[in-house]
Amino acid sequence: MKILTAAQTHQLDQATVQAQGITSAELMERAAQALAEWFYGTFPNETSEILVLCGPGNNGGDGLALARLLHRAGYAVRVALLPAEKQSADWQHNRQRLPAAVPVAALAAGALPPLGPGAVVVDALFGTGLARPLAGLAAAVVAHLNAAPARVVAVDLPSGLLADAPQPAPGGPVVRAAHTVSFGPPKLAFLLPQNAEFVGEWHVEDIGLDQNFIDQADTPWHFTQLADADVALPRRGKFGYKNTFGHALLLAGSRGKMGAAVLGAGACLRGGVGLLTAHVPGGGYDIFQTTRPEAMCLTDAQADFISELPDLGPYQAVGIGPGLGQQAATRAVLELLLRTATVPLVIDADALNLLGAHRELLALLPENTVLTPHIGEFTRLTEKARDDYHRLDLLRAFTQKYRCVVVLKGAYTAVGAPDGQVYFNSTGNPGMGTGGSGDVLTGLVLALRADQRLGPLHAARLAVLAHGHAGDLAAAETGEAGLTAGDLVQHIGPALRNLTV
Ligand SMILES: NC(=O)C1=CN([C@@H]2O[C@H](COP(=O)(O)OP(=O)(O)OC[C@H]3O[C@@H](n4cnc5c(N)ncnc54)[C@H](OP(=O)(O)O)[C@@H]3O)[C@@H](O)[C@H]2O)[C@@H](O)CC1
Ligand SMILES: Nc1ncnc2c1ncn2[C@@H]1O[C@H](COP(=O)(O)OP(=O)(O)O)[C@@H](O)[C@H]1O
Ligand SMILES: [K+]
Repeated sequence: MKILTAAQTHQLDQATVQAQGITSAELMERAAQALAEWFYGTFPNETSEILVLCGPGNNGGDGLALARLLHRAGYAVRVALLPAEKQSADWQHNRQRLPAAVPVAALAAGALPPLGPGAVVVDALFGTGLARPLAGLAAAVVAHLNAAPARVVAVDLPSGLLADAPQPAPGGPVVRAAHTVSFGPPKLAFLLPQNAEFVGEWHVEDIGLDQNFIDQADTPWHFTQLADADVALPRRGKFGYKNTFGHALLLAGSRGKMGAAVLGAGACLRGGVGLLTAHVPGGGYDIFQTTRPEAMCLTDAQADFISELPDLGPYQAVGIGPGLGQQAATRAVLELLLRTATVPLVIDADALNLLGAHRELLALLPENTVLTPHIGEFTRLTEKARDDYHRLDLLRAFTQKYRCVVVLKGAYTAVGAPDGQVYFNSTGNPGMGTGGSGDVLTGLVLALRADQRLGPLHAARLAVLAHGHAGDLAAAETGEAGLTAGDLVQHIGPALRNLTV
């Protein structure tokens, strides 16, 4: 699914009105209907009065239409209007349609409506039309709302936040919503950690916007979902055998971190690899062979870390990093791998840290290498980002410069492609914030890179989607707090089964 800019969202509005031969007021009515349905489901028995705060544009128009629908459905509703010189045409249309029984007042400085504990407030002040930082009365209303113990539902966007760029004035007033209910594709703002305190839980409602416009829209941002056909795992042919699914080599582990090698190998095996060989420190042999009997094992001359690169001849893909440590000899192994490998590479964890500490190695990265940094590792490879938007710029610049795929891990993991496109992931949960989750992802990416049927971007996006889905399946059994990385490994099979076409 594409993620559109604020400008494209406005064009989408107009394209929908034209293509479907409806009025913009009819489109607003659809939006209000969708909001109302969501509201009925979320607050089914609410008896306290609902306060709807309306700005002067179409976001306020949505609020006025919602107030009418909620009133008709039997809710107690009150409307407060932000004074402005002019209002949009659809705002005026819905102001006229508001039943006289709904109390309406103008917001005024020094006389803002009292908001008691548990009050439900709808924020329909500003949406995608926000043109400048909030000031004056609008800023005072937002501060009043944020200071109250109210449950806030933001319409389309929390007022004060932009859909696709950092706040106009950093630290300026923005509504802190418990829920944000939006229309059409999700907004970029919803996917970034810096906005989480404002957006709360977000929901997108389908209001029948013009799919043709969305298909044509030029945007670098995408949202990957379970049903997306372009990331599915192809079914295995009847005559497929282990070479079809590839032979992978995993270089992982050091003394005290053999678990990373075991977890990565487990994920690679559950990810469907044909054959797996792990190269581990000599002292890790018993641990590895005992826990992963399905894999073959090569041992390093060093007992505690990796100092040798095996012959790469037999392998279709090589992964390096989980639990590796950062010994000088290990850095030399990484350099030799980058210089000699002719098959797909997957680079994670300490192998990324070694790249960050020896930036000259970046020039050796083979095209289509998949790197899987979390934010800290990505910062070591690039620079400290000013904010989450700047980090996305750094991501796109990096993948385009090195022609590689970067899996920037987080709650909405962003997979950056060599052409500058970015695919945010939809699956996963905070239970996955547990040691070893990343090692599992590395093993899964490695399995899918060894699979001769998938390209690098497909493999990376599918691995991230399946990894998060495995996390969701596991958390349904263990709860988020009880989730361990080993549980992720156990659920990769069912996750991939659900993603197979
Ligand atoms: N796209 C869709 O799919 C659909 C979209 N819909 C809805 O339309 C919404 C977008 O509506 P919109 O374009 O009228 O903009 P909106 O957010 O109401 O603000 C504009 C008004 O605010 C004013 N203003 C701006 N900044 C200000 C400031 N800092 N301080 C003070 N004033 C400020 C600005 O005035 P001006 O800048 O001209 O002075 C203007 O009056 C969208 O979010 C969604 O809710 C649905 O109805 C249908 C489906
Ligand atoms: N809140 C969250 N929602 C979804 N996924 C998450 C969340 N927190 C962490 N994850 C996922 O868990 C993994 C953690 O990886 P990483 O930080 O490398 O862990 P480790 O180094 O312990 O293996 C990443 O794939 C990340 O996307
Ligand atoms: K709003």
